Amino acid sequence: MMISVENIEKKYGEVKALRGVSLDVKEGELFGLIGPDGAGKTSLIRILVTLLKPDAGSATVNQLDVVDDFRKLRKQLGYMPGRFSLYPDLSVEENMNFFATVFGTTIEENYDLVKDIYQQIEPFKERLAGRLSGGMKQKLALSCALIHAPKVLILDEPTTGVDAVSRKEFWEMLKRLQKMGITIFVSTPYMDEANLCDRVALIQDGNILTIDTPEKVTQSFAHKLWAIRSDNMYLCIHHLREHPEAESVFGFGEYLHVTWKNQEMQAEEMMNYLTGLGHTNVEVKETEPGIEDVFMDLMQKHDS
Ligand SMILES: Nc1ncnc2c1ncn2[C@@H]1O[C@H](COP(=O)(O)OP(=O)(O)OP(=O)(O)O)[C@@H](O)[C@H]1O
Repeated sequence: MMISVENIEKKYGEVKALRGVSLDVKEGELFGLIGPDGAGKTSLIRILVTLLKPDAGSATVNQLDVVDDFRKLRKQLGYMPGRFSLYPDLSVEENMNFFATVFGTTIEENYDLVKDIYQQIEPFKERLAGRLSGGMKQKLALSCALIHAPKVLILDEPTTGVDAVSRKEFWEMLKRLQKMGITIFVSTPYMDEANLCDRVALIQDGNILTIDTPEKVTQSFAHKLWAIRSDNMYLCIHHLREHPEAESVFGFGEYLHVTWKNQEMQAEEMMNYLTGLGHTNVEVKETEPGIEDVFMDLMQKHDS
C-alpha cells in the first residue's frame, strides 16, 4: 500500500473532525476523498502530509509513519494545500526555484515531470504569482508540488473555486501524472469528479461512508430512482415530501430526485398525485443514480 490509514481520530476541542477513519491507497492509484465542507478532508490530509498529529490511530505513506518518520516522509511527498502556498510577491520562476531549493533540487533536474504543466505557464515566468489567474496559479502550485519528483502527490481541494474548463484540464494533468507512476490522493467537494478517480472514499462528519470504485458506489444504490419536475418546484418538493409513500425527495439541478417506500409505485400515480394538487407541466421519469444520490442515501442511513 502506498497510503495506509488506520482508525485515525482528530478532535479540535469538542469538535470531532475525524471519528476513526481507515483507508488504503494502492501504489499508482488515483484516489478521491469526496465530501462536503467540514467533512474532515483537510484534517485527514494535513495528518497525511505530517502537518497535524492525530489524537489516535496511525497512518503510513510509502511505509513511513506520518508521526515518527515525518522528516523522511516530507521529502517523498508532494502536497498542494487548498489555499495555494505560493509566494505572491515572487515571480513564477522564483516560486519554482524556491520550492526546488527547499528540497535540494533544481528545476532542470526534474524538468521532465513538470514540463507538461510548467510549459503552459512558462511564457509568464516573469510575472508575480499574485497576479496570475486562478487557473495559472493552480498550475504553478502543482508544478511547485512536483518539483522534487515525489512518489505520492496529495492535493487538498485543488479545483475548488476554479472554472469548469480549468477543472477539466487539471484532471487531465492528474491523469498524465498518474501514468508517469505517481500515486495521487485528492480531496474534492465536487461529486462529478468522483468518476475521474480509480476509487473514492465518501466522507461525512468525520466518518467514511463507503470506499469503492465510482461504478460500484453508484451500483450500490438499491432503490428505483425517479426524476420529477413541475412548474412550481418549491411546492413540488413540499407536496412530494407530504406523500405517505415518499422516502426521499431532493433537488438535483432542474429535477427532483425521488425514491418511494413502495418500489412498485408507477409514474402515472405520481403524475396524478401532482396534477391533482394543481401542478402544471408535470414530468416524471425513471433515472440512473449518481454519486450524489448514493451520498444522500448513505448520509440518511448514518444519521438515523
Ligand atoms: N483548527 C481548528 N479548530 C477548530 N475546529 C476546526 C479546526 N480545523 C477544522 N475544524 C473543524 O473540524 C471539522 C472538519 O474540518 P476540515 O477542515 O477537516 O473539513 P473539510 O472537509 O476539509 O472542510 P473544508 O472544505 O471546509 O476545509 C469542521 O467542523 C471544522 O470546522
